[in-house]
This record gives sequence, structure tokens and C-alpha cells, in this order.
Amino acid sequence: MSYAVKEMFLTLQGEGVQAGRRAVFVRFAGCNLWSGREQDRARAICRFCDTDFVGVDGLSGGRFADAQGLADAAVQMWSGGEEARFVVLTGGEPMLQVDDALIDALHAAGFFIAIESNGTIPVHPGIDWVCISPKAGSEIVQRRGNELKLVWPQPGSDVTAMEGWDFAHLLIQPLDDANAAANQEAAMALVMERPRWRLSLQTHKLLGLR
Ligand SMILES: C[S@@+](CC[C@H](N)C(=O)[O-])C[C@H]1O[C@@H](n2cnc3c(N)ncnc32)[C@H](O)[C@@H]1O
Ligand SMILES: Nc1nc2[nH]cc(C(=O)O)c2c(=O)[nH]1
Ligand code: SF4
Ligand SMILES: [Mg+2]
Repeated sequence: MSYAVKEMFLTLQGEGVQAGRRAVFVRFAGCNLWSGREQDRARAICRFCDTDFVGVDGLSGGRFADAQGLADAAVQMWSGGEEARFVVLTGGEPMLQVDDALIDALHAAGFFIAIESNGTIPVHPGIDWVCISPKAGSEIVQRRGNELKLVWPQPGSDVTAMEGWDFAHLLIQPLDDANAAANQEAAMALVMERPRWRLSLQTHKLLGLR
């Protein structure tokens, strides 16, 4: 299979339990919950997306003809030794494109593979770290993984039901929009009420990283 990649970059993982780790991000083009066009945002299932995932025109983006080519590009982007190689597959919705060949090629290159997914498509079983971020109004089929990262506030989310899903870590991430300060307060209040949850900040934004 070929892969449409919006952009690829080396940074620190900004969010979740793996925050602070040196990471290659592979941002796949396209999502099943929003077209990515501003004129469609108001009627999309997911309306708060902070990311441009349309096309393959970002820095180090492109169409990769095969898994080996994409894994080679990730190794080049890592630009370090063979130790602790860490890749984050995101998007857009990465599970629209991730397949056996890509997981095998990235593992052969020595990567620990993390994914950021909206949970509407079962994630590939070979992935080493699964982060699911549910969106109200979508059906979540992937109810197990390493971390559940709920953007907050999200009217229509059943937090109690999510506590029954099979995740090692439950995270609340303040919605980054025009009401960011109030959203942070709401997220902190939820953690104070439900101590199984903890706060995830988008630290890359605080630090001025990508
Ligand atoms: C851009 S999404 C791509 C991966 C996948 N489609 C998903 O939604 O999980 C990456 C992460 O950013 C989060 N996110 C997107 N927009 C956000 C916003 N405005 N504020 C806070 N987090 C946001 C998503 O919930 C997800 O955890
Ligand atoms: N530094 C950094 N960390 C991130 N963690 C999840 C991100 C994403 O957009 O999936 C992201 C991102 O875009 N940048
Ligand atoms: S599901 Fe993820 S990539 Fe798709 S629109 Fe929502 S936040 Fe953005
Ligand atoms: Mg992001």
C-alpha cells in the first residue's frame, strides 16, 4: 500500500503519559470525522480539531510508495543513534492507513510505535502504545489501550462509561479553543472530582514546539 503523509517532524511528545520523549511524528493525511475543510467544520462529527491534515504538502510530507520508504524516512528524521527510537503515528486519523507492512517496517527499524487515534477503527495489534481520544457523537470500537485521552469539556461524553473501558491511564486534556482558560478550570475540576483521571497538558504548545 502507499501512504499519504501530511508532514513528518522530530520533536518531543507533548501530550499524555509519554510526554517529554524525543519522538518522530508521522502525520497521516485525512480523517473520518472531519474533512479538514473549514467550511465543513460546523457539521463535522469532530469540530474542535487543532490540526491541518489535508494533503501531503507539509514539511517532509509526501506520498510514500511503500512501507520501507516511509520507515526509512522516519529513521532519517530520527537522525540519532539506534537507542530509544520512538515514532508517533497521528493525523488526521492514522488507522485509515496504518497496516501490517508499516508496523513491521517500523519495528525492523527499531522503533517503539505509538499511535494517536480517535478510536472509531480498531487499532493495529502490533502497536506498542495506544492512545485513544474519543469524540462525542462517534462510536468508539477501540475500548482498550494504554491511555484514554479525553478532550474536555465535550458535551455528550459518558465519563462514567469510559471508566469501565480497559485503559491503564485515564487522561483529561483541556480543549484548546477561544475558552482555553475556562476549559482548563473545567478539566482540573473533573480531576478533583474523579481521582482516577489526571490532567494532560499540550506541553508542546506551552514550549513553542511543533
Ligand atoms: C489531531 S488528533 C489526531 C489523532 C486522532 N485523529 C485523534 O483525534 O485522536 C491528535 C490529538 O489532539 C487532540 N486534539 C485535537 N484538537 C484539540 C484541541 N483543540 N484541544 C485539545 N486537544 C485537541 C485529539 O483529541 C488527539 O488526542
Ligand atoms: N509535540 C507534539 N506532541 C503531540 N502529541 C500529539 C500530537 C498530535 O497532533 O497528535 C502532537 C503534536 O502535534 N505535537
Ligand atoms: S478525529 Fe482527530 S484528526 Fe480527526 S478531526 Fe478530530 S481531532 Fe482532528
Ligand atoms: Mg497536535
